[in-house]
Amino acid sequence: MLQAKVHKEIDAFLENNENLQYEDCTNLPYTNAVIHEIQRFSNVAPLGLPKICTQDIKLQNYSITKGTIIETNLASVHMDPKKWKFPDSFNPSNFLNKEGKFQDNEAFLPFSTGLRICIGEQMARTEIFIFFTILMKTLRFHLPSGVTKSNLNGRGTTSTPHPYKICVIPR
Ligand code: HEM
Repeated sequence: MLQAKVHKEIDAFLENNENLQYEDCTNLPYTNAVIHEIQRFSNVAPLGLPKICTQDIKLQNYSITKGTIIETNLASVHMDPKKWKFPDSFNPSNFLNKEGKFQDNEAFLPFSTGLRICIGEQMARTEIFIFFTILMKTLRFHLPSGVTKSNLNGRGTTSTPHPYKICVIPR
């Protein structure tokens, strides 16, 4: 089971390393892959931020006129079957090679790319890694009895989750 694998990896690494740092993500390849897969699959900012074209331009075969509002469909890149082994399902193997080592992917763009890339990327990556790893170290998560799945579709510009209940148990 996915959570058991994360617990095992984190327990083994943190046994002798109490001070977790962002750089430790290289020592926790499975946990790192799960975090990346959460960001790929959940698409927190599916359309990035809108831009306005400041002059008439031709981009590949498209003519874009000044004043056009442009939205970057980041979620479509995250579901591109040409770029991912398992585009439509949650699977950390999207970020693991055959040896189980972490493998990045150029199509992983939750923070967008280019000149207006998210300015908080490094802070967000660090916080997500530290928070997630400590939460998994200390807690176990499961759906309430009788519930087999929850609504994973997000709502709004930042994919806010639908309300759901979850059991959180100290380990
Ligand atoms: C999971 C966390 C986060 C995600 C997925 C995320 C994602 C994004 C995305 C997709 C954009 C649009 C980039 C574009 O227009 O192409 C953006 C912009 C931005 N983000 Fe984030 N972000 C996150 C956390 C943060 C944090 C923690 C901060 C600040 C501490 C931050 C500050 C900003 C700012 C200021 C912009 C506008 C940048 C600009 O227009 O030049 N973000 N973010």
